[in-house]
Amino acid sequence: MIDQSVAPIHETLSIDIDQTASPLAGDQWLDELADGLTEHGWMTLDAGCRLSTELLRGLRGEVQILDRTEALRKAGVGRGSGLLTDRSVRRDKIAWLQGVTPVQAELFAFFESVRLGLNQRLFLGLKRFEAHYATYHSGDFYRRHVDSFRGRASRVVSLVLYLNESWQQTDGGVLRVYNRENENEVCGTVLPQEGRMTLFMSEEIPHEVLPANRTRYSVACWFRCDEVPLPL
Ligand SMILES: O=C(O)CCC(=O)C(=O)O
Ligand SMILES: [Fe+2]
Repeated sequence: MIDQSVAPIHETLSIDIDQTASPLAGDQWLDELADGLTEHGWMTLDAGCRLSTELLRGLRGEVQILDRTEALRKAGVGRGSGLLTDRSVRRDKIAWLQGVTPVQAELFAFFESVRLGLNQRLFLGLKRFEAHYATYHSGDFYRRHVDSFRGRASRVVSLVLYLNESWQQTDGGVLRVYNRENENEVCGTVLPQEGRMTLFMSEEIPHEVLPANRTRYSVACWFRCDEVPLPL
């Protein structure tokens, strides 16, 4: 089933795993996900039956509290001592998840099932994942980038899960995905609607977040090949 919230250019990339609309039994959605990543380098789908509405609302509640209490910090580009906060590149604010609250623990169990599922199907050797909440306030964006430098093989697969109720085109803030063969060709746009997920190969797929017109919440997760966390 084609989801209307995804631009039609690569319609076949969109699968819907909401049981009522298109039942994908058991692990079939992981098969589709692995196929999408192999064929196109990216895939967007609804978390539907995998993540409950209560969980999505619980996660949104957490990031809203973090936002209100100013517990989020400006996101940077790079890591450790190389971390730069450049407001011309990205303007979101983030907080790393530790997986300790009940909703984070449930989400981490889901991420772990994705990690194992992708390893079984694509032999990616994903060893761990890291995840942060992100908030884009009105006017915030993240210019076109890739999530990992080629050859570093640290961040291998990126996953973004959106937490926004009733997001409309006019709310802006769409994720624009570019063709891995031609970084000037847009191959999809994704509305950051509650429960929607986008996964892509971190080194291959250029993408950007267009300016949001209302506050936009998400969790970004990276599946990594290295064992040891670098300093945040
Ligand atoms: O929120 C999104 O849609 C993408 C965010 C992103 O590209 C990133 O955090 O690296
Ligand atoms: Fe990114």
